[in-house]
Amino acid sequence: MNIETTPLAGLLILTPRRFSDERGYFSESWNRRTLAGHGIEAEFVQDNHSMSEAVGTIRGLHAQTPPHVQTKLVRCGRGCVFDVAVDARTGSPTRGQWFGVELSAENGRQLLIPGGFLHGFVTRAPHSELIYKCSDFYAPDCEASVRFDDPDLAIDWGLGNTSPVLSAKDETAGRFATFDSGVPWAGDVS
Ligand SMILES: Cc1cn([C@H]2C[C@H](O)[C@@H](COP(=O)(O)OP(=O)(O)O[C@H]3O[C@@H](C)C(=O)[C@@H](O)[C@H]3O)O2)c(=O)[nH]c1=O
Repeated sequence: MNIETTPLAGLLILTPRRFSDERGYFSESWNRRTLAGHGIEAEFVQDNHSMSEAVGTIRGLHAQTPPHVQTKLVRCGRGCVFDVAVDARTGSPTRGQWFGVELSAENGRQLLIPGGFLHGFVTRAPHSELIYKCSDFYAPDCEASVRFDDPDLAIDWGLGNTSPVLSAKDETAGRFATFDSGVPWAGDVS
């Protein structure tokens, strides 16, 4: 397991080891003991799986607020996405900053997104599938979304002038400036 830090404390890129042979490869995509050995103690309770047909589909930016904040461990099982996390922790020195990384079936990378971050992604291949573990259950009353194109965040989704495919909910999402994640900054944990 290779673990890389990012400029946003607590946001980590994990790359599990792959054992390749003539058949293909084998990989432990999640192992609680291995992660605990690296100080990652999230207790996951739900796995999600989405498929987006078109290239240029954006899902996000989403988070759940207290008492159902979610840590997410995100990977791409098919195709390729550019995955983005925005620090929305109250009092964080990097609040409002975003970080993005390409996750693909080929590169096997995973993004560990702590509670208090917004999450979203854009697909870079057709029929891309995102698979992710969550540390709390789906709680519609605690769902929050922020515009993917909020000028205060200025996320470069790599779309150029192409309009993304969005859900109706994401079309009408609010601004980052008025979003309260309800998660306080807990100090430099990386
Ligand atoms: C997120 C979620 C949705 N649903 C249902 C509600 C709805 O009818 C349908 C589609 O939901 P959405 O449009 O919210 O799906 P989607 O836009 O893919 O939402 C996801 O986006 C990414 C970026 C995340 O980080 C996730 O936490 C989640 O918010 O699935 C569940 O049953 N359980 C869940 O955990």
